[in-house]
Amino acid sequence: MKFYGNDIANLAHRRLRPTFIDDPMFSTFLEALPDGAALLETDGTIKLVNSKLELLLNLNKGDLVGKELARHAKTAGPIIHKVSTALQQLKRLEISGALNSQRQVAASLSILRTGDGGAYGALLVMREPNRAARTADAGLERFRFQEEGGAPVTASYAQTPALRALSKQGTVALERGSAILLSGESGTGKTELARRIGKMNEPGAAPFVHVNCGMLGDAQFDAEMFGIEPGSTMDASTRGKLGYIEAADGGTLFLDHVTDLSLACQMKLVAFFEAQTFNRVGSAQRRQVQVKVIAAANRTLPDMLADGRFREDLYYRLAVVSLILPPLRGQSDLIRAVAEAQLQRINYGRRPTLKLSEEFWEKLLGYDYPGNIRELSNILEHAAACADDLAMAEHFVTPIKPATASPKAGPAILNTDETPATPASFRDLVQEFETWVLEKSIAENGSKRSAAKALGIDIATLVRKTNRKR
Ligand SMILES: Nc1ncnc2c1ncn2[C@@H]1O[C@H](COP(=O)(O)OP(=O)(O)OP(=O)(O)O)[C@@H](O)[C@H]1O
Repeated sequence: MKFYGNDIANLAHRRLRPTFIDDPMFSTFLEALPDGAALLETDGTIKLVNSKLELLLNLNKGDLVGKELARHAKTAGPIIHKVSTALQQLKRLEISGALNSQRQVAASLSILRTGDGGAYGALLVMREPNRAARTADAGLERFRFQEEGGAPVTASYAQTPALRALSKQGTVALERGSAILLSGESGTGKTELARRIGKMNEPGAAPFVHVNCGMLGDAQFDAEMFGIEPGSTMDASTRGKLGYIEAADGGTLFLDHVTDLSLACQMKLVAFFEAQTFNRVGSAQRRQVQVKVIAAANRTLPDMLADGRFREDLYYRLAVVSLILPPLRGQSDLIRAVAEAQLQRINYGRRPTLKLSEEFWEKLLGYDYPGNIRELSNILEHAAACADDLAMAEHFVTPIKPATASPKAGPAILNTDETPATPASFRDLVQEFETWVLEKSIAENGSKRSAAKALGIDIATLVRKTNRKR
């Protein structure tokens, strides 16, 4: 009887099925949804699918449209099996669980019914409930934005009235949709502040995608930033690739070290900011996203603007609100606050707990911190490793900077790290180079005679040249 009942119901649904479901414009509506979505026939066939669902399932349109949803239960994960069972029974479903790609998703299946209650289809909506919060859970997380999200905001974050004011100004500006440019020396806390302003790790927070622009060469920029269309000729994996911009949709894109981008990449960002639309690599379709932007720049930015290495139009797009993080040197309230916060972190689980002596504090407050907060942290870590329960003056050790000059690999005159005291003549340069080649050859061959032979010169010439005054 059930079989009969369904048949009759299906006939009735076909008659009453609204026409918009077959209108090609309906796919534009699906594409505009903030989540992954698919329109399904009552028999389980996928009629339409949007690109966000393609990415979530790691399947492309060609694999999905016209096929039965149940067919993908094995590749996409058991959650899809549950959705298709509910569809068979024309039941509404709210479910959460993991896809085979390890993404945690929440899905809902709504049965579409006409006025008289007949079902004519179903809408499947799927989303990752809290991408940003998940980045803190290293055990679960294998989504490719784990690294870009980076570490969770530090629990030992020091606040001073000045830092609080910066944080408040940034939060308000971001909520209003203004782009924020954070600038300051390396280690002053730009990344940490961006994470706080972007509310990374707050429950239910929107995505916060951290892009290290220093790692983006011209060759990878498009694929990393805009993503790759699944199944396109540019897609080596056939599963496509989610770009940073799309991953940040509805949340914040943090462009760290933005000054490291080449002029060509800067131009592409300007084009994106103009319309907030982009094309995935291998796709002609323009996609729209809504992202808020925070960028971080180092102190070379003014020089780069002056000599044309940073585009002015990009600067004005990014620096709608400009916040400057101060260097640590000379700021005793900030040094104290950071040291206390870091000490609390160090002492967590440490026995005996570490205290700082008067002399140690004196040294901390008097130092000039070229590496800013990062260096202060390093100094305290060192003290914690060497001292027992009280850090004394001798435990205050600043990090040893690696030597900048490389060991001599060629004649001194060619070693660009060393600037000759007086400019050398061309003759001097040649002589120095000859001497270097001869000495190297003698060392390698064991004797002047063998060296002369190896170099194909007369022994008398070699002796004369090595004996000449330098
Ligand atoms: N207010 C703070 N309190 C405690 N620790 C902080 C604070 N701000 C930053 N830090 C710590 O200092 C270190 C450097 O901070 P951060 O990476 O944010 O600096 P940055 O300015 O982005 O550096 P860079 O320009 O080199 O990328 C990090 O370990 C961070 O956790």
